Amino acid sequence: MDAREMKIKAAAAALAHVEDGMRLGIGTGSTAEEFVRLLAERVAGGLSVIGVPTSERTARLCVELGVPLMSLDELPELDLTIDGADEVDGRLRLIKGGGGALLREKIVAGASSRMIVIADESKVVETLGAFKLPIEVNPFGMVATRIAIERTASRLGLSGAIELRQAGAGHFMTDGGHLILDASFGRIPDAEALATALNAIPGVVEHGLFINMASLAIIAGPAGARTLTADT
Ligand SMILES: O=C[C@H](O)[C@H](O)[C@H](O)COP(=O)(O)O
Repeated sequence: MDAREMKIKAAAAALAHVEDGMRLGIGTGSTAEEFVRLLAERVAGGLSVIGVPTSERTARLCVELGVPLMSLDELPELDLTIDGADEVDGRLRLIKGGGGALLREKIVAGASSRMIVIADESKVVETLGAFKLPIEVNPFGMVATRIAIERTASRLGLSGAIELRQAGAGHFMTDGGHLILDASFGRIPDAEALATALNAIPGVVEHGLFINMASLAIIAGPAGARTLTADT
């Protein structure tokens, strides 16, 4: 089974949690897009749901495939969000933002009663941090914000390169008009402490540590899909 087939398997298993009439947060990335494709087939077959997309990219795909959408302001309370992740640990703490959508993803997940993560086995880690941590920052004073992040991380015993994400010939720009700093801290032993410390830095808009947000992860591997809950 190749990587795409595993993503489809995880997405298909998540679809079983979608019920008629649900208000759905719809994630971003290649795994979430497999979910959108399967969801669109069910919508074409009569399933009634309304989606709130976590990025312009996801919104475009939903429109193209006929999944009905509303904005989060029109539909501020959601039943379920289904989204991918860059890393998942055994306590369902996540690193997200590889595609730059972390801010909207976190807002949408925060507005949802439940969040289900869909991923292939390669995303499961013992300790978060092999994947560079995306940190979304305001363009104003980006260098000062980066220095503050370095100092904060150093107080927590973390160090490593913090690079401004590039796209084509320029800087990557998020849907909200912000920049992304990708931090190579390596193993993050205390994700909660880092999350709290990053949130306190002026200029940091949001970071890719998602803690206490997911209630279930559906992990697909060559042998099929398994589920992880926060206490498994
Ligand atoms: O910003 C992007 C998101 O957090 C994605 O959900 C994450 O990067 C996983 O994407 P993929 O399913 O493509 O690996």
